Amino acid sequence: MTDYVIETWDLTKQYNGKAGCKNITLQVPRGSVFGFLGQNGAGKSTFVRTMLGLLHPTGGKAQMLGYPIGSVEARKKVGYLPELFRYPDWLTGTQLLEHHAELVGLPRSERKSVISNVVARVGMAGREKERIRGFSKGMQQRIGLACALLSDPELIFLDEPTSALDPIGRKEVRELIAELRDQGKTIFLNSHLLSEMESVCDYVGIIHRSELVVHGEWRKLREVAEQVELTVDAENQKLLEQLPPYVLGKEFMHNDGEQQRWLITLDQNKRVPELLGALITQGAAVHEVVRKQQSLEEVFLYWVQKKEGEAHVAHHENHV
Ligand SMILES: Nc1ncnc2c1ncn2[C@@H]1O[C@H](COP(=O)(O)OP(=O)(O)OP(=O)(O)O)[C@@H](O)[C@H]1O
Repeated sequence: MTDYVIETWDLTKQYNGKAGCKNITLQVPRGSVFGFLGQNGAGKSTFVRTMLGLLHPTGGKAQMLGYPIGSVEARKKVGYLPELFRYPDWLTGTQLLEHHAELVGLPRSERKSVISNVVARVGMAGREKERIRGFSKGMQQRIGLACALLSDPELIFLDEPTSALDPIGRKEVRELIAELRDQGKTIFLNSHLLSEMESVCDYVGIIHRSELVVHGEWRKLREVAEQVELTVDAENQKLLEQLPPYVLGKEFMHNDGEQQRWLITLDQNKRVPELLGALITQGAAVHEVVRKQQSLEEVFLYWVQKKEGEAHVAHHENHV
């Protein structure tokens, strides 16, 4: 049986009956990185804040680490990096971490070593004694991440953890996330930076206009379209005009005079040998076939557009 660290059933938090997040039912397995993706205002932060007990749900229920949300037990082993954080800027990094260490009840005798450990992990060693006032946004994000890790949490919510970081900082945070996962921690990651998340997520949930559109294993979700890039002799173009019915689409990509590259969409992956057989039998010279991997952005757009299409149909049906 899968051990779920987060389980929600129709979890809803709306503001005066509007926006927020609505009927979210999902599961997050232990030891995974779950990417919660959605456009600005889709409802990601509302969901996380509701899970953490900072907002009271208006419907449904949920549990974290086996405890109902809102309970002290549920929050004890959870770390959180909020999206819009503002720390008292007259404090130094170390002083901020000491305050947080006190809040999470870290024994005094352990504080020094735990603080220097988290400071090193977020790449702030040597800068922690400076005042937050002088920190760049990226440094503030790093010190926030250090605060979230202080209690050695089992589950860590990161709300847009890389939004203020430069490309190197982003890579470091991705590596830190992977390292935490390898230690058995579960990471729930809110983001709209899709290309960022692609390499680090095991599971993905897509939220659009407050509702969960799809969620599941990223590896499986990316199989939304079976596409191959096919390179043939330019003089074979005629053969591509009449393709078998399992070819759902073809899109011209490139022509170098002698060869042409096409993007072919199939109804299923197993069709590739069949298609090649058919083309070669007709005398086509096939130079290259490359299976196309869908990017997270493509998968995201696919599901969001599908949802928009359904909403449009539902809206239309309501008006006829
Ligand atoms: N306190 C509030 N009162 C009223 N509406 C709110 C409140 N907080 C959020 N909303 C609305 O709920 C919706 C979801 O907001 P939320 O901040 O959860 O989205 P998000 O996906 O985290 O967005 P972003 O990526 O921009 O942070 C938005 O339409 C927002 O305007």
